[in-house]
Amino acid sequence: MSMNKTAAIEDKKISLDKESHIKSVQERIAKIPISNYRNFSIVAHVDHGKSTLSDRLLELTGVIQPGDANKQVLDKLDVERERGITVKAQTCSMFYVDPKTNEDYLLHLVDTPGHVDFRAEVSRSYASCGGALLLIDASQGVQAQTVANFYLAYSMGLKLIPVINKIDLDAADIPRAMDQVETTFELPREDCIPVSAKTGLNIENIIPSIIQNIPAPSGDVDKPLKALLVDSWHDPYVGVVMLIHVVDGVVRKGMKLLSAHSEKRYDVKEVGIMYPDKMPMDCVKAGQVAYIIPGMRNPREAMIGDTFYQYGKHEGLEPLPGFEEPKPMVFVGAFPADGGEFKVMNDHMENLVLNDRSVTLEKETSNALGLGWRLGFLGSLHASVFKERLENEYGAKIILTAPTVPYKLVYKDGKETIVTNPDEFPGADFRNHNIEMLMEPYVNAIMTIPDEYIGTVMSLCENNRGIQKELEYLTTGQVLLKYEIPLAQLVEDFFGKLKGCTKGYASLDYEDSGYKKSDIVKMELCVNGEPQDALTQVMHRSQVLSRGKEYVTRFKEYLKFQLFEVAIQAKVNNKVVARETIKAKRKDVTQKLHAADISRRKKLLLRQKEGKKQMKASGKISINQEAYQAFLRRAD
Ligand SMILES: Nc1nc2c(ncn2[C@@H]2O[C@H](COP(=O)(O)OP(=O)(O)OP(=O)(O)O)[C@@H](O)[C@H]2O)c(=O)[nH]1
Repeated sequence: MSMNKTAAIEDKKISLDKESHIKSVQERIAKIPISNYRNFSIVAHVDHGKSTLSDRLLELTGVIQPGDANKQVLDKLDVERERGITVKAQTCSMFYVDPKTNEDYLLHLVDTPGHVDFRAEVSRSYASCGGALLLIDASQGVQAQTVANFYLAYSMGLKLIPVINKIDLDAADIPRAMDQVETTFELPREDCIPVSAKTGLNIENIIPSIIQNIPAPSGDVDKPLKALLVDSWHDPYVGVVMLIHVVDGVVRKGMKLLSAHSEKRYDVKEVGIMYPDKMPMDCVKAGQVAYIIPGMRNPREAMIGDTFYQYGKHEGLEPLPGFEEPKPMVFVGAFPADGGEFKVMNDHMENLVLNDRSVTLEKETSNALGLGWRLGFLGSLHASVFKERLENEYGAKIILTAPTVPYKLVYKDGKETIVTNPDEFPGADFRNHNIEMLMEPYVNAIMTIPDEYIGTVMSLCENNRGIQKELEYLTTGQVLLKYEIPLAQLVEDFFGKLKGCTKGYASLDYEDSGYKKSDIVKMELCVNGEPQDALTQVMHRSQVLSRGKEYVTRFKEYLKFQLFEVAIQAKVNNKVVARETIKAKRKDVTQKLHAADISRRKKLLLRQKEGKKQMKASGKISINQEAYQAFLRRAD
């Protein structure tokens, strides 16, 4: 037999094996009643072992084989891997036969993004679950993110099972972690399951506890379809994939769906379970967490929290609760260093954003930097992950402005507007605007720190205009601090400073706490009287003098060589608050050359001319793009 024929027979065998495998999975699911479904997530602080534990559970239930190649199948995105954080939610189905009763169970692990920037997404994942494992690193104990995610899960009525991880470590302190579970979360210490996700120790005790303690979903297969959109992603082969929780009814291949939010219609091109990758099924039904390929062109139409009905059977149905429009809270301006590259970069930028529905993108024009974009992010972590991605991809080719937050202007007639670009904030013309009040967004920052740093952290918070809300001793040595802090302060690397002043021991999480009245002003950086719009910042009045001084001094550093005298001024409402001057200086590139060396002299002069061409005219003087770049890099 020829090699080709053998390969073809082999291929056919594999596809038949695959088909019969799918069929057996389908038959197995059909026999499991909804009362034997369990949907759960894992609530944890970053690095406490969520991905490792997920892998162990998938191994235990035979979804993946033990071995390094399969490690952390749930953390799929590269950036996530690099930064060791989970940004995108992924999920997986598992089967489990209870050894005591021989009953078969269908479990859905719904992975959630760990960070509160994605709170709306996290809350939709929780909404599809009856409970969660509350995972705590035995060597670190309860941390800020454990607390913040616990509150969210608890407020949504999830049944929580405390799991103490990393008990194999010498530094593990199981009794301390149990004390914290009891005092901070008011959960009985007897419920704690001590495990090592790394070695697999005691992992077998987790699923029996899930079955016993987490309630089954309460949907009804016979009711008209209602499905909650939990997550979505773009697959290069099949387009948009939506992860849904079927609350009531059934989803079949070929069905017509209707979005409650947009009223758009879609055809179910494929439906199935994540096991651990997509496995197509004839149908999925109430209680299941499954995927759908809806033939959706624009990934942005998949809005987390949206409800899908069966088209034609949707009359009189109410959408599921909890839908929230994604609300960008941190904005960054991006400009090509070479204006000529805008067109090429624009296509690329639009593609990047298309695949990340939580980023908003608008075109923007700056006097100083030309055509560019204004990007909106859900929070500061989200912004910094994306900024890093852009910097890795474009390097010196892109100039990113300092991150800013949305400010609210309340007018005397009661109208309100949100300003997301500092340059559009009212400045010297403030009085003409009929403004009643200015407001800025605040967050509740939750921090956990060793108690020896209380004083340092409290002064850090106060220097960042924070208002203390709570101070609680978690156990000996660990303190939970809550401060209300302006989001603008948080995006200025507050976390970095917090880590810095606690030798890396602090952890931080935060939640939105709305807009508050604030005495904020716009500060412009002017070069020979010309405002550099891309460097304009909005800030609290108390920061004007120190910031103004710092800005002009730093900008001067980057503008060292100038052919004219240059005045660098920081202005607030047309009043100069700080000033630096650069004396005129001619750089003679030929001075070191011998007079007779004519060709070399010409070459140098030509090079100088080209250098000048690269500079961008701003007012009467030339500012090299690198000056902006260097200034803005350090401003982060
Ligand atoms: N010694 C020990 N190390 C563990 C255990 N579980 C996880 N780790 C290690 O802890 C680190 C973080 O584990 P991950 O599973 O990536 O943590 P995670 O919570 O998923 O992190 P994010 O995805 O960033 O939220 C890794 O280096 C793991 O190998 C454990 O039981 N014992």
